[in-house]
Amino acid sequence: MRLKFSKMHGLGNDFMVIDGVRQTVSLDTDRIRQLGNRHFGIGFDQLLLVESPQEENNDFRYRIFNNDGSEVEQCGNGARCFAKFVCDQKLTNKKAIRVETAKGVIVPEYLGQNQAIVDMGVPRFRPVDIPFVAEGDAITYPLDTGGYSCDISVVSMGNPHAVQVVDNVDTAPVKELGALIEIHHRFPEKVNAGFMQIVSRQEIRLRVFERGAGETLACGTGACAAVVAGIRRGLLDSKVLVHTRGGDLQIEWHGDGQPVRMTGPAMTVFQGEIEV
Ligand SMILES: N[C@H](CCC[C@H](N)C(=O)O)C(=O)O
Repeated sequence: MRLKFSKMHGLGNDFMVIDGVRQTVSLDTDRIRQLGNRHFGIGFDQLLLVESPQEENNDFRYRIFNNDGSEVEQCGNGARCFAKFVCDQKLTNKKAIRVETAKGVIVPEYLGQNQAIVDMGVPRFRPVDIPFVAEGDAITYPLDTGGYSCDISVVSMGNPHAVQVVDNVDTAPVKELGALIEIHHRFPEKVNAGFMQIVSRQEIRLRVFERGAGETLACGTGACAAVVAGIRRGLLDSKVLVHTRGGDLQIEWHGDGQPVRMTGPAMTVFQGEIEV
């Protein structure tokens, strides 16, 4: 069968976005991996599948798959692209859209001109929220792996993040150390590994080695987790400009119990059809 899709990105974190409302979609893990392959398929960091909601007071459900085929809980750049997609595809006439994810409902708002804003939920730090073998909800934990010793902050944005502070993101061993942290035994469901350079109390540089995708040009939930970790460490104020390799995100967090607000771009590159 032929499947229509949009190729989109948020700061270079790229997605295949599929309308599963007006199309019948059935993709297994192997097919998702094939579609995600940048040589034999379309190529993407994540696949976003838009579906009808399970609860009638919501507008949509959307499922998120890394390019290794793993289904995950949350995607920040994806949430902004989702909002633009359903507006552009005339799947809704709303601007603030209630969408079910694997870890609860979020309400991204498409602002027009390829910009969107979304409260990415309340960050959580306890082992019950993050499959991380640890006691309590400490600000940092020592982690030794592959000859490296680092102090990580563990933050759940629905999906798990291990964030550390580095002197310079350009010289940090992101690919080597990120790959080791991603599969570290203390994260039985793996983890996204963030590397944050503090520029000032209102500005950071960030690189993220993503679970199930490798290093991406930007990671929305990773930016949220890094700012939360920096604020908890007393290094950042509540509004932070996050420089990723793909561009900038505005992140805002006002403390425990409050959601993390993210503002940034969402772009459509092309629309296509593919035989699946
Ligand atoms: N790799 C992530 C999912 C995608 C998150 C990222 N692309 C974002 O923008 O938040 C995970 O396995 O939890």
